[in-house]
Amino acid sequence: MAAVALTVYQGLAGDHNGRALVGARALGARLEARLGVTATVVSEPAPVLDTHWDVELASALGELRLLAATIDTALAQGARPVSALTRCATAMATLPVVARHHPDVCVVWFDAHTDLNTPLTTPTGYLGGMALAGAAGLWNTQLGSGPTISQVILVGTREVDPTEQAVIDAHHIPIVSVDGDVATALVHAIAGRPVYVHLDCDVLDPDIVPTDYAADRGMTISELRAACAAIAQGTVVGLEVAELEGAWHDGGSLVPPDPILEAIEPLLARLAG
Ligand SMILES: NC(=[NH2+])NCCC[C@H](N)C(=O)O
Repeated sequence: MAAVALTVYQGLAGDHNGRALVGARALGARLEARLGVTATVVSEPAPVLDTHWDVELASALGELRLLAATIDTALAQGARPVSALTRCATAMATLPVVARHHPDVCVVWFDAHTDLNTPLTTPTGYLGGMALAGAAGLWNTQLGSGPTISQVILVGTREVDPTEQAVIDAHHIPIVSVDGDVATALVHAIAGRPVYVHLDCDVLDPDIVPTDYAADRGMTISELRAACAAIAQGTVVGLEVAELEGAWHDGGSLVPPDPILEAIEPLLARLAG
């Protein structure tokens, strides 16, 4: 059994377009080479729906359950999961499984957004915007819940809906701003707990890799790499990358995922070691 279990997700998860399916495949191929393992590919591409969260979730539920089962098997075998996912909504499947195997886990959520909306508060109907709230049990995704909100650290957050700000305030969720000393703030907030990393690529400046949402004033690759290196000083139980699109527009040429590989290398070295 390899130390690392690599998963590539190819099912739907509230996608607006098909480009994250391409991005996850490209990243998965590079991770296979880097880690020297063969990826388990979950599901296969289908035309995107690009519709309201409830229709998206009903349609993706079976595929998301397969993803959860794949991560569950990896963790049960003592492996550390590394996953090339598509959309943030996939975290509704992965996080509860990780929290079940690692009840004391701390989830470091790199994302320009907090994804703390619920069916009652979503301003857009976008499933991904409800992902972290669902995993944390603020609404019932039918995929189980975990970790609790007190186990979450937000990093690089800069587009927050008023409804999400209320959740942050009510639960005192720590936010590590990219303006300060990220490494020190992260290590302080993690406080010795084992870490599972969720990386939404829109935490980066929008011109680095293609993502569905573009939020200005993001992290650079070296800032993200430094944050990953700080996390890698402690115990790391797994890593997932989402919202990496494979092209700048439909029909565009493949954009290599090299900047992401460079940023997450400290975590890969730690997970594979
Ligand atoms: N992970 C993301 N890209 N999330 C975008 C969420 C945008 C907005 N807050 C919403 O609820 O729809």
